[in-house]
Amino acid sequence: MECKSPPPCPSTVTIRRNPHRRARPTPSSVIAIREPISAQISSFPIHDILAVELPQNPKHPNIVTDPSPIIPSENLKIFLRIRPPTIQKNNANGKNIAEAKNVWPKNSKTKSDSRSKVKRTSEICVRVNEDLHSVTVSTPQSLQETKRIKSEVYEGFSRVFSSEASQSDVYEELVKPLVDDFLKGKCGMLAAMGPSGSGKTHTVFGNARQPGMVPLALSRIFSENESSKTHLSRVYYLSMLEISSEKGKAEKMKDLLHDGGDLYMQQSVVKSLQEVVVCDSQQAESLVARGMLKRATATTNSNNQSSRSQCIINIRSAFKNGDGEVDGNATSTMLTIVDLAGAEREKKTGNQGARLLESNFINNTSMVFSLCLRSLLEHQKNRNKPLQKHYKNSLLTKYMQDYLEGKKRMMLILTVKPGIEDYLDTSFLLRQAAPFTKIKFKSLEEPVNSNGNKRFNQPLPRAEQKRMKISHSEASMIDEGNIGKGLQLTAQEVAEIVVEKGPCKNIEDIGDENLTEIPVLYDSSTLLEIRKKLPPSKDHAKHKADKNRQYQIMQGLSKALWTVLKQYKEKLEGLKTENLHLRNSLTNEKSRNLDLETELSSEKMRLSDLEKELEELKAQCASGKSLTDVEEQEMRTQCTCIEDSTDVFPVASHDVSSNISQYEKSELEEVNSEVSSYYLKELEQTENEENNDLQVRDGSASFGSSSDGLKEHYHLEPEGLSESNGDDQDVKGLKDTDKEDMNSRSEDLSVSTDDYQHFSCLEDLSRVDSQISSQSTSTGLYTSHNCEQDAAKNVGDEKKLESESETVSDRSSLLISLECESVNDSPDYEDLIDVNGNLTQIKKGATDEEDKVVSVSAHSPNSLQSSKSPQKDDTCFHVEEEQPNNEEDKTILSLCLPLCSWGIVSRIFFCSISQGKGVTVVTIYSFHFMNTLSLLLNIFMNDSFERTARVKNDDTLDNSSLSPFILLLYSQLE
Ligand SMILES: Nc1ncnc2c1ncn2[C@@H]1O[C@H](COP(=O)(O)OP(=O)(O)OP(=O)(O)O)[C@@H](O)[C@H]1O
Repeated sequence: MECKSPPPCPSTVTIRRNPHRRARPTPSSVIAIREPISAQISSFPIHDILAVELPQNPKHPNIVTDPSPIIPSENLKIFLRIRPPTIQKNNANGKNIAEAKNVWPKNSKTKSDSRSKVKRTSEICVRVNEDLHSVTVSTPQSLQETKRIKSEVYEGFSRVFSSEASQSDVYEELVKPLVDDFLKGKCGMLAAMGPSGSGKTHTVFGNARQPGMVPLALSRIFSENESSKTHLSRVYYLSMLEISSEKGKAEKMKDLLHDGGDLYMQQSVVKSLQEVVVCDSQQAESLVARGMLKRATATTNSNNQSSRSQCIINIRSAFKNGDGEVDGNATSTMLTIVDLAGAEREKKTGNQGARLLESNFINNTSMVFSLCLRSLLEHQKNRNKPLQKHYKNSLLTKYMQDYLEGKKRMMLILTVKPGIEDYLDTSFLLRQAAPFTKIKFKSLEEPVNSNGNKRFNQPLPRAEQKRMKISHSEASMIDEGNIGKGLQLTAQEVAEIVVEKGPCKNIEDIGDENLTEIPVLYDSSTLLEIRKKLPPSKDHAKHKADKNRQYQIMQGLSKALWTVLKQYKEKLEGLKTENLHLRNSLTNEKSRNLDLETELSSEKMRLSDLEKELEELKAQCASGKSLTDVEEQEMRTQCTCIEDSTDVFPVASHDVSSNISQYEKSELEEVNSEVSSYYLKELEQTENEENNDLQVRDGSASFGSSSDGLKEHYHLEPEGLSESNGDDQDVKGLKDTDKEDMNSRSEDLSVSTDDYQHFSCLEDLSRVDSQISSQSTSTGLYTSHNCEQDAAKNVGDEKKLESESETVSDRSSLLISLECESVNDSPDYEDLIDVNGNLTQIKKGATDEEDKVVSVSAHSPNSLQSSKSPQKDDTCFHVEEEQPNNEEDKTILSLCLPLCSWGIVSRIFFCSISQGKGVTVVTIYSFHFMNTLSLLLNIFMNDSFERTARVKNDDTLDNSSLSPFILLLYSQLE
């Protein structure tokens, strides 16, 4: 065998991969014996080791049994075969044509150019070292700067076959020992792996001129069988299947020797796979050839007939006698040869569509295969590391579970292409597979009667048919060397990949963000499942604790808010109920207010009527007419009506009216009787005088003048008298005193009547005013000012209205207005306004000393100086006479009159009459009264009014200047 060593290159850096290690001596003597053997396995041809004479099984002479109970361990044998850089093919003329495969893009000139062939030959990157167990891979010039290395040495291989090695060389070195073991009852498997077009299929199957390992093994098996015929001959079964991708989405298993349905696997056992009993090598080879025709192949840029599936060939041997198979599968032995599909680089192959999907599937299977071996290696290096079950990720590895877990012996043959353009594929494969040479199989010697065929003819559960997702991105990642991604890996596998490639040093440190770094073909649900399977990371646990704390806080907050909202809701309901009650009460108050307004309007009408009647009565009093019986009767009727209507003061008004009525009756009867008697007397006297003498005419004339003056002064002329005294001489007999007495009595009667009416009006006003004041806050519609204006409108005199609006302010306004009116209307007085703006009326033509001066002033200047109506109870009115008060007044009468409203004393009138020298002062105080405290407050706040009248004692009271009420008091004084 020709081995070419690489040319010396001083500038290159050579890295030795998998350097030889000396086996460490163990204290155990037993182990010490076996250690050298196992350590030398990789150094010596396997057939040398297996050629050791072993005692035969006495029961089954063809079954080799190990006499020693100690089973020697054995390293995984890995062989390396370098494909020739050029392939000689026969053309149609039978001439050999050198074809440079795996050159992409293909250049037709290079095929025929011998110079380029020489050049290509020199541009190889893999060279076999002299020890035949290692190779040196030279880094292409273009990649040296990137890789920073110029060559790498991969060693530890059982044997490295150069490109000149023939199929027989490989068989003798590799398969023959395996076949011999098979014939001795040992199961074994050979798997060929390598990049596409590297010669796997060529090595396994070969061609007619260069038969591969399968035909050579079959030939060897059947030739041996012929030579060792015994009574218990062997029976060989042949089965052939392929595992391919179904449209790039799932894996499927297909029986290549029978045209049936797809196979399926259950518990790592292929079900429905049919075996063909083969009797000789030709039959077996024919079957294999037919199966190869059914195998999925395609033309790619790397290979004209590239295998697109994993092909598995099983040769099972069983002992039989003349009746049939002995012990069934119990004594069968299995030899398995696997032709793996070659890994492909997408950038190189340029696969698209279905080819790309197939390429992804192939690459995935190769990577799972590598993961299984790597996990086994790490597990054997460190027993603390668990053996990962990567085999579940593909049907091929699942089928090869026992081999990938080190339970059965397995050998690998790696095929590489030596070209410099294949550097990446070659270096990747060697870097990946070279460490596997340290894998040891400690259970190599399985019992011969083990069920080597137990994997066959068993159904495959559909649950096991995991679909392998292959995508374009996955293939890209494979091209970038991202092994393990995009596969249906377990959580632990993913975690290992993350630890290996990511920043996390431990699996416990893996967070969700690390999982998102491997999104290839893993959707969120899958990642979530992986997350659940992974141990909780520190950050994740902290995050979870924070979330739980936030959740508890939010829960407490929501409970508190709920309680507060509940309380507010209850309060709101209570307020709604209260609001409803208030609305109902408001409605009732409105209706009541409406009634009161109606009543107020009626009262105002009545007040207007009363004012008119009062005016009429006043006019009658002023004209001096005596009351006739009819008028008396009308007045009584009115009083009765007023009495009836003034239900506000039922007790007081009734008493007063009854008293006045009785008083009027008695007085009227008395006056009438006196007038009648006096008239009769006078008539008799006059008749007597006329009859006697007419000489006393002068005296009667003076009497007449006196009578005229009386009439002129009092404006009183009883109709009875005037009618009866149609002649002036008839009334001369009346004495002035009698006349005055009569007039005064008549006036008293009229005044009493007026006063009664005033009092009644006062009461009405008080009642109305009190009602208004009590309702003003709720209605605000009526005020005393409105009431006064309405009263003034009814009078119809603007001048009077102004005067009244200025002077009348409260329930006694009517009285005061009468005084002012009488003063204003009197032609004998003229208005004077002093410096303080007080209105003063002075009798015309009178001197200050002689004449009575009646001044009208107010304590509050707003009452009179402004044209506005005075406020209620804001006016302090004085009717006083400008007389020097040199002497102290002497109170001769104090009268307290309570004014009741609704049975409650609301106002107190306090009348004081004091008499000094020459002056009589009548003062009326008015107080609001609710209780003693309010009375004191009224006094303190000056919320009261007083009226004072000062009259000379020697003067006769003027009806037109003083109010009838004062006259009444004055009459009481008299
Ligand atoms: N050692 C060899 N000697 C001569 N020819 C070889 C050798 N190895 C491979 N070939 C040829 O190279 C070509 C590709 O080989 P082969 O098909 O076996 O590759 P492969 O690894 O199986 O590719 P794929 O994985 O795509 O199936 C074939 O024509 C084969 O005859």
